Amino acid sequence: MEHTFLQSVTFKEGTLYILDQTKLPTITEFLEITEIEDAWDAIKQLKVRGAPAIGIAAAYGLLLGLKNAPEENFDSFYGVLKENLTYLETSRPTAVNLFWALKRMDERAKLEREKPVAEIKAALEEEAHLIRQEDEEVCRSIGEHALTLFHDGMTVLTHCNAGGIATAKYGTALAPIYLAKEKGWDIKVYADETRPLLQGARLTTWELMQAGIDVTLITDSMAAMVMHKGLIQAVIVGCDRVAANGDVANKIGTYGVALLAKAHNIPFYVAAPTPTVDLDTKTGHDIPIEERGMEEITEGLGKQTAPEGVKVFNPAFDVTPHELITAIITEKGIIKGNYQEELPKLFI
Ligand SMILES: CSC[C@@H](O)[C@@H](O)C(=O)COP(=O)(O)O
Repeated sequence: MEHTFLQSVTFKEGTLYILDQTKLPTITEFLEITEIEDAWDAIKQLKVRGAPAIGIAAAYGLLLGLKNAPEENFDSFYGVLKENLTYLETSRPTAVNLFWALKRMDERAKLEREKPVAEIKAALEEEAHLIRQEDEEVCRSIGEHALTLFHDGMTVLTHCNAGGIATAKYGTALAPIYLAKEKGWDIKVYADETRPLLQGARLTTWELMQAGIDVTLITDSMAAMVMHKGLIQAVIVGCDRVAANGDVANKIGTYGVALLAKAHNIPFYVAAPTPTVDLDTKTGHDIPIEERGMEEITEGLGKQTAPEGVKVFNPAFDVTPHELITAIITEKGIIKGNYQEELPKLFI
């Protein structure tokens, strides 16, 4: 039986509803957002997070910025659209889905340019809903492909949260776990807590427990030990951007997990919808890595855990080189190595 997923990002009658992921796991609260600035803030503050969900929220956020846009002619309307689009692009730099979704909205506006502005606005709302709807289908398809690499009774490790709430539905890395459950398979999950913002501890465990999936929480520093003990048969993670050579940016700590998997001869899989694949970014070195405030590390657990004035480095993502990736699982199929040649075929 299919699990009932909470929808983390929806839009109805001019209001953007966002499940506030900063309040989980203790409070399940939906924000009702009607202004583009609040949509920007929700993305920046990780109230909505996870690459696909960020893209969806940005597309809906753009609609909010257009509600009072001039309707006399296309050019003045389009000027406001461009301003809002550029503004939303500044919310977070790493997940390419944000830029992809906004580009898609931009292209739809240009396509409809001969129509009255009221109709263009309606078309843009349709486009944002399409982005959301397609993500649901894409995630299910990633899950189906990933499941061919899994078997009943196995235990997998994941990092961060690439689950249902990070997407329209199912998640990317967690999609096969949900589909396995539908099939009646027994797949166990170890979830890294994922310092500093604890997406694994707060979100992945919460999601999987709600679906009745066997999940065990570990701190990031325990991953080596559980692998060494032979408890893990595969690692699967999501990602924020795949470069043309197959290097992948994902939540800080992912690179370390990939190195550990290699050392223990455990396959390391990356689940990536094609909107996360960015052929314009040549290698991992070219992926912009977000740096966040030092308080996430010094006071992240609600109390001061480091001396006042300490120097802090807080990159939110790292890059896993393609050599460490056993396969990239997309909605169009599984790519095993030779990424430079295989990734462009996704777009044919
Ligand atoms: C399907 S979500 C994939 C990635 O976006 C996810 O693994 C991740 O790193 C999220 O980081 P976050 O900073 O929580 O937005």
